[in-house]
Amino acid sequence: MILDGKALSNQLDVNMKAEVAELKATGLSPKLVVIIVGHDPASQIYVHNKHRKAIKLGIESIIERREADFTEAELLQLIDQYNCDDSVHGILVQLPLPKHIDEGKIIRAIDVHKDVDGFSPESVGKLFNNSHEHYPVSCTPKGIMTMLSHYHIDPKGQHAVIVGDSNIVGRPMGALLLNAGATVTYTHILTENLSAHTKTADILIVATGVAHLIKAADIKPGATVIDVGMDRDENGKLVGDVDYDHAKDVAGAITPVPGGVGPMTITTLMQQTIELAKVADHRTLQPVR
Ligand SMILES: Nc1nc(=O)c2c([nH]1)NC[C@@H]1CN(c3ccc(C(=O)N[C@@H](CCC(=O)O)C(=O)O)cc3)C=[N+]21
Repeated sequence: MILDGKALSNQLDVNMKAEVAELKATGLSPKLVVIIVGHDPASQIYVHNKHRKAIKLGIESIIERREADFTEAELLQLIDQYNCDDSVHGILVQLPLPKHIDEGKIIRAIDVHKDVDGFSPESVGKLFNNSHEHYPVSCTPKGIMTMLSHYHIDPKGQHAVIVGDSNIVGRPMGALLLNAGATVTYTHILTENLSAHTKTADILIVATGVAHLIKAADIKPGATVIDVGMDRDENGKLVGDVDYDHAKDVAGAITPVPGGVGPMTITTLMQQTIELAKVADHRTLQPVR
């Protein structure tokens, strides 16, 4: 079975578009600001895709592009401007940032109520505590959970193996799967005998940035394989971290690249923008004591 993230994303758009129209009729217009520093070509594509999707759904979208020499102080000031702007509900600073900027400092500068990526220590803490409050979660792993649920793949009691320990994907992915009742193994760059671990996975999540790291022989027959990779092969073609052409014959379910996880990331970003707009609206409606 192919897990078609593109089709699912387009399907979820229908409801989101209607919801945005309803909110606008009540005077609430969800608005997202994406800040991108520098000219990383991959980041340009992602940011363009986000903008296109927002426009399609009727979500207001502002892209703030800055040169690679934009300073940390200038970026903090730009974030503060949008923190103070009540018409803005979500702020996303595209990662990675140039080396001279401290990512942790930037993430902590974003108002937690506008942290649409769920990268703030507060939101990450809620995720790891399995809090029942509403809070944003990193869009890629959250989108993967939506996809699993849509395809009736229930992680409860399953062995989920994560390859890659990034803050954006691997770590929050493990937390979400744990919260859903999976037994979770984290593997990473220092893991010895990686294949021995991946072969025991009922659900295998691969997010390393190494093209075709995972081969058919590394996969348990019938497993669900989720490929978060966005790599270029020697011909410049977009490929994943999984050798899809051979892996698809072993896996029970697998995501393609492109058209798998990527579109779900963007759809989740839109869902969370709408959610933050609704929460902000409730907050302003609270009677002042
Ligand atoms: N603050 C922040 N939040 C992020 O969510 C974030 C980020 N920084 N930095 C980079 C990663 C990566 N990411 C993707 C978004 C869309 C596609 C996407 O649209 N993929 C398409 C095609 C892409 C192509 O054609 O190159 C697909 O898979 O079908 C991929 C990857 C968001 N990220």
